[in-house]
Amino acid sequence: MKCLFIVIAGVSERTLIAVKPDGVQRRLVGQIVQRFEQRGFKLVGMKLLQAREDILSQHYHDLHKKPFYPNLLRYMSSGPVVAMVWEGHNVVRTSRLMVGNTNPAEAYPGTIRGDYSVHISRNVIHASDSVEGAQREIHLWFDRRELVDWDCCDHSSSYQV
Ligand SMILES: Nc1ncnc2c1ncn2[C@@H]1O[C@H](COP(=O)(O)OP(=O)(O)OP(=O)(O)O)[C@@H](O)[C@H]1O
Ligand SMILES: Cc1cn([C@H]2C[C@H](O)[C@@H](COP(=O)(O)OP(=O)(O)O)O2)c(=O)[nH]c1=O
Ligand SMILES: [Mg+2]
Repeated sequence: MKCLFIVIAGVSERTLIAVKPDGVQRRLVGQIVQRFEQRGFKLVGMKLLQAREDILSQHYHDLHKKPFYPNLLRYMSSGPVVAMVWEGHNVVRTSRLMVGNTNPAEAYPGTIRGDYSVHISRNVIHASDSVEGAQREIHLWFDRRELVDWDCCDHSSSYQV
């Protein structure tokens, strides 16, 4: 059988995913990582950290006038966060679909928020919402040297047609 493998150009889109303190405390890190691996994305950065207030205030700078902002920062600093950078074709848009609606009450079953959370103030996971936002957030959370470029020979970098 003749097989043609096409390497998709521009697979290097990256996004910032963070398991929030409630997700870490509820031991959901493994299941969340598994979903991204299973989907075919490539992990290029990962760390457990207690987020500093300056990172959180920059991360959520667009929400600083919202009434829930003080509670949001308290929540995000209530325990460690697992910050990750995932890479792959359309990873920003696809990971938002995998994560589900901001409000878990509106999130479909099968999404991470739809499966693991019930309230908007404890919604388990963060995912960048645009390619530009992802670049800004990756730069904010990770030092360049913490990101690892690696090659793989599996289906995520080439597709059989
Ligand atoms: N009405 C609200 N009450 C309490 N917390 C909220 C509310 N709206 C948003 N938040 C919190 O602020 C976070 C950021 O809100 P945003 O609008 O950016 O949602 P999101 O992009 O789905 O979430 P994230 O940026 O964390 O991925 C939400 O994930 C949630 O934790
Ligand atoms: C809009 C909204 C967000 N949040 C919290 C939960 C969100 O995950 C976080 C960031 O909001 P946002 O970036 O709008 O949503 P998402 O997390 O889906 O990107 O702020 C609230 O607590 N109450 C709210 O009304
Ligand atoms: Mg957001």
